[in-house]
Order: sequence, then structure tokens, then C-alpha cells
Amino acid sequence: MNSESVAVERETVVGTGIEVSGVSVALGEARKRIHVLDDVTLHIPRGEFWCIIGPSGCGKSTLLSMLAGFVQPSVGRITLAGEPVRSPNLRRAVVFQEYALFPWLTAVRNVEFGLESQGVTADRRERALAVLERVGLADFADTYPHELSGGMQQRVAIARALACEPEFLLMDEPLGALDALTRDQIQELIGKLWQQFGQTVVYVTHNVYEAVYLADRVVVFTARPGKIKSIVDIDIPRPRDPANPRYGKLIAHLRGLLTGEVSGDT
Ligand SMILES: Nc1ncnc2c1ncn2[C@@H]1O[C@H](COP(=O)(O)OP(=O)(O)OP(=O)(O)O)[C@@H](O)[C@H]1O
Repeated sequence: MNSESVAVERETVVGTGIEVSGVSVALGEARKRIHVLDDVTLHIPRGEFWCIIGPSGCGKSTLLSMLAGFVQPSVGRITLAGEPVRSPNLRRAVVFQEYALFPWLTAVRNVEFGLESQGVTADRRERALAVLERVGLADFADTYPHELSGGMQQRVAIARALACEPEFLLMDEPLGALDALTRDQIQELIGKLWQQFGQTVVYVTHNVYEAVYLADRVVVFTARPGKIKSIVDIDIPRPRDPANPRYGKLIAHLRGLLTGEVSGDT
């Protein structure tokens, strides 16, 4: 392949991923208006897994909300698969820290819900059951959320997101409410599912271990107004082994970048 065709191929792939160009955002009413993000530019190629880290209040969730279409930038432009983001859309699934399940629906009905919104009628239950199986909950399909542990509820939320076969998966601290052992299990599951389903993932976390385990690249933000401080390539082969010496080096490097970035909220 000559250099020209490499350049063309690269441009095509980048164009179908996520493009954030010169985005700034201010939120809140008149005198209480807060400058949250400042001049953020990101090119996330299709199919890559990117993590976002930074001090509390630097605008990580706001960036994710903009990618999902819940919040509009004050300045700049965002496109996903080449289309401007104007409102939420089923090609982009969001998973939050709070599992956001419907308590009156069983696990399988929660997963079916997304398919229902997509207008899927044929074999909806079968499709929902197949995804529940992928997240290890085949035996809990007819169980209500309050009968499930936090980790199991998050598995249902992930299954619901994946059932719609989204091109983009936006995750906001999805493991934040879980105990350490459950976190490790679901972190591994998220990595495996991403390798099977191949979406473009943007994943907000406070946890540098999680970022180094999961990400192709980690974006480090400054304190508010959040600007990009660095984008770190996680060059460890998958599946990732925490015993790999590179692992500890990258964690130390990310910690170093975060040091001194004190939250504007504190
Ligand atoms: N709708 C809103 N109106 C006014 N201010 C807002 C709004 N949403 C968020 N903010 C403010 O914007 C800033 C960034 O919030 P955001 O939740 O994006 O930060 P974060 O980096 O995700 O924080 P954390 O790590 O603590 O979850 C905060 O100061 C927050 O109070």
C-alpha cells in the first residue's frame, strides 16, 4: 500500500468516528454561568475505545452529554459518523453510573425496552435473551431489578445498551457504584464485549487502572474549564495483563498528569 492510499484510508476511518472540533461550553443561568469546557478537539477513529479522565468538575460528563445529544456546545462542532449531533439517537447508547433500569420491568423486559423504541417487534424477546446471555445473566431474565445485585443491574444496563446494536457506546463511570471485586469482573466483561461488538466507545472514569485496562487512548483533562492536557496511547497488547511492566508505567504517567490538576469545584 503506498503512502497516498494509507492517507485516504485513515481519513475515511477518522471521518466515520467521532469528531469534536473546537468545542467550548458554558452552562447555567446568566450571572451563575460556568465555563465548563474550553476549545476541545478530538478525533476518535471508528471502533476505538477512549477513556476520559480529569479532576472532578472538569467537564467529563458534560462532554459525554454533548456526544449523546443531551447538551449542545456553545462554540464548535461535534459529528458522529459524519453527522452533526443535534439530539439523542439510538445509534448512540449511554450507560450511566446509576443503572437507570425500570424497576417495574424484569431484566429481559428492560433489555427489550430499547428494541421496542427502535420499532423491533419480531423476535424481540429472543434478541434480548441472547444479549443477557452475553453478559452472564441468562438465568435472571425474569428477575426484577430490586432482586439483583448492583453488579447484575449494571450488566442488565449494559445488555440494554448493546441490544440496540449502537455504533457508539458512551459510558459515564459505569463501575463507579460497585465494589472492587465486581468492578474488576465487569471491567473485564466490558473489554470482552467491546472486542466482540466493536463499537466506538467513550468512557468516563476516575480510575486510572480502569483506563489503562480498557482504553486504546486516554484523554487527560485539566481542571475546569476543561482543556485537553494530554492524549496517552495505551500501547499494551490485549488481553491486558496487569503484571506487564508497561502497565504500572502508564498508570504512574497518568497519575503524574493528573497531579496538580486541582478541581475548580474544591
Ligand atoms: N446543567 C448545568 N447547569 C449549570 N452547571 C452545570 C450543569 N451541568 C454541569 N454543570 C457544572 O459544570 C461543571 C462540570 O460538570 P461535569 O459533571 O461535566 O464534571 P465532571 O468532570 O464529570 O465531574 P465529576 O468527575 O465530579 O463527575 C461542574 O462545575 C458542574 O457543576
